[in-house]
Amino acid sequence: MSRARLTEDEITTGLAALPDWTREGDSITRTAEAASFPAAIRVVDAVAETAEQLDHHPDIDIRWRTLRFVLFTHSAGGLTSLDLTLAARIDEALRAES
Ligand SMILES: C[C@H](O)[C@H](O)[C@H]1CNC2=NC(N)=NC(=O)C2=N1
Repeated sequence: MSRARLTEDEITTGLAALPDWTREGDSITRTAEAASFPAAIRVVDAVAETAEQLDHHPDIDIRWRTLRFVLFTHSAGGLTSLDLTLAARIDEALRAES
């Protein structure tokens, strides 16, 4: 999967398929509430597995059962297709716990 920075058009198209994600400068973010703290940690655990598989890692803020994910490709200095792929996988992990 490419670590080349996406163009503005590619970001707009990619985000159209990820309605729960918000562009924040050179990153995309999603905040979500799990049913409980253990459920939130299970989501984080599933996301950790995915991140290792993809060799692409999110910033994660955990506050009780509220999770905030920030995706960005450090090596590219912006958004790449890996961020969109990881966002879709995080959506799946959240859906599995909802
Ligand atoms: C060596 C390894 O491929 C890199 O350090 C990976 C690991 N995970 C990463 N995650 C993110 N979000 N950005 C990166 O540039 C990145 N680089």
